Amino acid sequence: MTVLITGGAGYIGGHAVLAFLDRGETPVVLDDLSTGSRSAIPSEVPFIFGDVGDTSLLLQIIEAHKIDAILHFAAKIVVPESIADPLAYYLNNTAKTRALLEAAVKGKVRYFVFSSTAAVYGNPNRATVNEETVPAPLSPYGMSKLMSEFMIRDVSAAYGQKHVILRYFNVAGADPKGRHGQSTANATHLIKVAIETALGRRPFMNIFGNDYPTPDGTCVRDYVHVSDLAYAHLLALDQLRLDGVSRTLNCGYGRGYSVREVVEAVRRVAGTNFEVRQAPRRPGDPASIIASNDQLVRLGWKPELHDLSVIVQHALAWEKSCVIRV
Ligand SMILES: O=c1ccn([C@@H]2O[C@H](COP(=O)(O)OP(=O)(O)O[C@H]3O[C@H](CO)[C@@H](O)[C@H](O)[C@H]3O)[C@@H](O)[C@H]2O)c(=O)[nH]1
Repeated sequence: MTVLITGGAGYIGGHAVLAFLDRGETPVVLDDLSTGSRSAIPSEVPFIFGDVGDTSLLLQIIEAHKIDAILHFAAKIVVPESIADPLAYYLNNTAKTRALLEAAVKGKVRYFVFSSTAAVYGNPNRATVNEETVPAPLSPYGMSKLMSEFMIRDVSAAYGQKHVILRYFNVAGADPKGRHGQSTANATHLIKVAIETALGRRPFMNIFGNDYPTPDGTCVRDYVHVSDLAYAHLLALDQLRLDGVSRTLNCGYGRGYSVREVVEAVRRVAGTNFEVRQAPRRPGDPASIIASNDQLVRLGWKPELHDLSVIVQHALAWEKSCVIRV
């Protein structure tokens, strides 16, 4: 049984690679290195440079490595970018997932684990969302992932493949042992941007919107540590292999922090008071989105890194180490 990880040179996929290695399994990685880095992949891991939309390449990989499960991380993930360039998102996240599914079906891959997102829920009018909450994406990014979810369910129903769809909330942090973290190029995510500002790599940062219907007027998100998330994939795949039941699972901690609270946490952990400017709302941002994670917890998920200070500490340590690497 070998696992193929698409996007394994990237941020979340790279942490999944480490999670497998840490329990003595060696996955195979496929990545086009468009955002990921070759150096992120440990040398013992077989690496194939290529495109997830290349069905014939995928078939060769499936056969050569006897792949029984695909974990599909490779995707574009920036909400505002998806609004500016939706076709890139429907190609990369939707059309290429279809091509990958075709290869998986032809290659008789039994299990498919998909990186979906809380962005499928849009702007839910409730404190927390569970997996039955009706999806209503606000952005092409969320829609591109939701369309893939529909394809995956249809493929399972028609061809007998089994799947897990993991809907990630806001992923942040870095490997506690310092082996991997978020890449430095063109960061847009809040914790990453705040840390770069704290380290003086940006002169200031913006808070997008202060008139949302939230306690302090800034957006609320459920920040989940990337290593806890990586572990959720192993758990979900183990369960899938055990009982063959396809599932859709929220992956968040069930508690939210506002943008201001995150900025304060970064100031506290970094010990510096960087400049923050108020900016207009960013298109596509829901006011508040927090997971109900009962289903994942029932499967046995025991997150250990849920403290926001720990998430920031690990992200900060990674960011500092990146300068040493350059
Ligand atoms: O410099 C910044 C960056 C972000 N924000 C705000 O911080 C919040 C979080 O933004 P960000 O970190 O960019 O994440 P989201 O746009 O919420 O989306 C993330 O969270 C989704 C799940 O909800 C994931 O699936 C996506 O991949 C990921 O981009 C939002 O209110 C942003 O407006 C700022 O105020 N200033």
